[in-house]
Amino acid sequence: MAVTVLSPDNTTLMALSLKDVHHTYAANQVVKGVSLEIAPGEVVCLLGPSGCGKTTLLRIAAGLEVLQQGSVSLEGQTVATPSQRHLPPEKRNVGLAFQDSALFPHLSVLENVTFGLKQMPARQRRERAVELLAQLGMADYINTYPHMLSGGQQQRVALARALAPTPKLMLLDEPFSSLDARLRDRIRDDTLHVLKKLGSATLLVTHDPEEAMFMADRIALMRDGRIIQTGTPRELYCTPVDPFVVTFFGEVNELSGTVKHGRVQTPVGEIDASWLPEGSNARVMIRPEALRLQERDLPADAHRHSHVVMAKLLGRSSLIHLCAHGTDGQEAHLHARVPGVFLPQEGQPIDIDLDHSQVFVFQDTTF
Ligand SMILES: Nc1ncnc2c1ncn2[C@@H]1O[C@H](COP(=O)(O)OP(=O)(O)OP(=O)(O)O)[C@@H](O)[C@H]1O
Repeated sequence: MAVTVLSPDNTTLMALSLKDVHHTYAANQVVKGVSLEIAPGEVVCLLGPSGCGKTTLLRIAAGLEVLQQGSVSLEGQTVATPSQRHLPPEKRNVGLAFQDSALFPHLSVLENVTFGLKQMPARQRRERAVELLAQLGMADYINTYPHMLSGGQQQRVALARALAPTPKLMLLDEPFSSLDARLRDRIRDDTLHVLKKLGSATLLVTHDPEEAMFMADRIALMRDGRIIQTGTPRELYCTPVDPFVVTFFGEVNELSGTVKHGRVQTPVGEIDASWLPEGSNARVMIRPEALRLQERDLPADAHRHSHVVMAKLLGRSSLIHLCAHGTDGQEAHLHARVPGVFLPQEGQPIDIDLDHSQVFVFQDTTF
C-alpha cells in the first residue's frame, strides 16, 4: 500500500517533483524546461522517440546527472538545485533498474536481491527477497548464479533487487526492452502488479506507446526535450493536443481540406472543424479503427462507389485498404482496421461510416 505523506499544510507531498529542468551536453540542449510531478503510488511513463531526452531526465531525478537548471524534490524535500545542493543517488531512497542492469556475478539470485537490505534481520531479508522473486516468477532460481540465467530472468532479478528495499520511488529505464515480445508481456504484467502492491511511485522511460498505455496511470509524452502532453492514456489517445501526439500512438489516415462553413469536405464525408478559422487549411487525421465498413450489393456496372482495394488478416484484426469516393468526386486511399477476420473481395463496394471520436482535426500550418 502506498503511504501518503502530507506536508505541514496537509497537502499530499509528491513522490517526485521536477521543476523547470533544463540540461545541456556540450552545446546540445537536450532537456528544455521540463516540469513533472509523480504522486505517491502513481506510475508515470515518460514516453517519446529516441533521443528526446527521457533518459537524461530520469538520470537527473536519480542524481546520476548533476542538475544544471531547475529543481528536483522527493517527498517535498529538495534534493537538487543548481550548484548548491546535490544529494547523491544512494541517499535518495530510489530504486533504479535499467535495460542492461548488471547483477553481481559472484552472488546468487537471492544474495543479489538481499544485497540492499543490510539493515533488516537476516530472516526477514530472505523472506522479503523470496516473496518478490516469487511475484516475478523467479522462485525456482534463488540459488542460481546470474551467468546461468537468460536475459529475461536476469531482468526480473534486477527488478526484484531494485524493489526489495521498497523505495518510495522507482526509476525504470526501458527495463523490458531486451526481452522478446511474449516474455516482455509477462514481465510487464508481473512488474505492474508488484509495483501496485508495493505502492511505489514509478517513473518508467519507454519509447513504446503500447507499453506506456499498459503500465501508466499517466503518460508524459516528450519530443525534442519538452513534454508535449501529460495525461491518462485515455486522454492522450482520445484528446491529443497536436498531430505528433496522434501519430505517436499508431498509424493514421491523413486527409486535408479547406474549412467552409465550419466543416471540411473529405471523401469520407463532412468533418466538423468549427473551431478553425473559415478558409483555413485543415489537417484531418483518422485512426484506422474509426472507419466502420458495411458491404454493399451494387450492380456490376456501378462505379464511383467506395470499394475494397485489398484485405489482409493481421491476426486479431484485419487491415482493409480502401478507395474512398466522396460525393464531390474526391478520392483517397485509406486503411481501416476491423476486429477479427473480415476479408472482403477486391472491388467489393463498401459504405464507410466514421466514429468521430477517433477523428482529429488540426489547423495545417505548413501552407
Ligand atoms: N553523456 C552524454 N554526452 C553527450 N550527449 C549525450 C549524453 N547522453 C545523452 N546525450 C545526447 O542527449 C540526447 C538525449 O539523450 P537521452 O538518452 O536522454 O534520450 P532518450 O530519449 O532517452 O533516447 P533513447 O530512447 O534512444 O534512449 C541525445 O541526442 C543523446 O545523444
